[in-house]
Amino acid sequence: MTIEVKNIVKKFSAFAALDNVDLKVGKGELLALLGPSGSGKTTLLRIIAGLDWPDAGEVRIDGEDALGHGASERHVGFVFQHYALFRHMTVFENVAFGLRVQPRAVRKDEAAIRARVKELLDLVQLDWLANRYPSQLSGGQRQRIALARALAIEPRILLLDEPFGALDAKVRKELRQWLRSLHSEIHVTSIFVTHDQEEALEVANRVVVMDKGRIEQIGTPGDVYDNPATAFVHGFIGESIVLPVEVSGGSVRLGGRPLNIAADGAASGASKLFVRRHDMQIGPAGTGSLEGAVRHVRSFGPIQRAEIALMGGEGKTVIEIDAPRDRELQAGEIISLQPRRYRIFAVQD
Ligand SMILES: Nc1ncnc2c1ncn2[C@@H]1O[C@H](COP(=O)(O)OP(=O)(O)OP(=O)(O)O)[C@@H](O)[C@H]1O
Repeated sequence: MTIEVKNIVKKFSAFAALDNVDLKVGKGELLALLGPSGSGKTTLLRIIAGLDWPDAGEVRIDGEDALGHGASERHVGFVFQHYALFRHMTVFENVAFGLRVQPRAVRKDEAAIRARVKELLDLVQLDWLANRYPSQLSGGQRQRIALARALAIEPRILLLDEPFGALDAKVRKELRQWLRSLHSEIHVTSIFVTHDQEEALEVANRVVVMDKGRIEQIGTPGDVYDNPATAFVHGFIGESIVLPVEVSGGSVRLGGRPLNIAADGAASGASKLFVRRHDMQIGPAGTGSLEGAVRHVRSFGPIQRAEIALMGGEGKTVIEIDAPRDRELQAGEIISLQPRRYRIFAVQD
């Protein structure tokens, strides 16, 4: 199924939670809605689900108007952050629930329901838990059962709202890989909401970055990481060093001192220079655009993370860089820094 969202506006009193949102989701995609708290992700998901209605705009599922239909008629499966399993039912009965309450005309007979539940429990690899109650499961197992339950009714679309949000970091990581391989098996058009960039980049085939009720960028994980369209996206995805610079006539200055980098078409005026921590090349003092004193170094695995106090005009600026460990940095050492890859964005008023 395809999903098309056109010019959606949703206001709560005067506040626009969604401000003219346009989005197309292709058949079988696994799309992430990524953004900080309050950016409008859940509101957009609820509107697609038919749990809430916009003030203006259209939602089309497979080309057909969806706004005239409620959630049950849209054949959508949901999984939320907080486990919504029925506590008094076994895992088996939880998964069977949606099948048992279907209208008589389409309801399967008992043997077919049992076969379908078994198939779903196999799919989420938890058939051995069929007779347990939700209180006897781990958080990760509950979310997998919640997913099996959502899939029982063969939804046209699967919507997941922070499905792993309440789980610890290790389990989250395992479930990400699990969700990706499950999706490649079932191919249901799916949208999941997350505020965790790593999760979005690792799981989704496309990422929609939202801020303040607007879409800032839509792209593959590679696109949004390597070619962020806005300062917000650069700052939100990956870890960036951000320095206030002045662009004039193609040259870039930091605190009055010229940096040996091209303005790359940036307009003249107050701007911000964004450099990823690992894209700051280090060298001996006097060889790069910037100079700084190493204040603190922590080494882990293949990298060393160093805190550097920049020297010159912006005397008090401290940045953190990630450097390979081919040359160990020492606290107190003066080094030079040169951005290898960078982006310049004008400061918005
Ligand atoms: N029922 C409501 N009444 C008033 N304001 C609301 C309502 N629902 C959401 N909002 C506001 O709309 C904005 C977007 O909320 P939404 O839940 O969509 O954000 P989100 O990106 O999903 O955030 P989070 O990651 O914290 O869940 C927020 O500022 C929120 O306070």
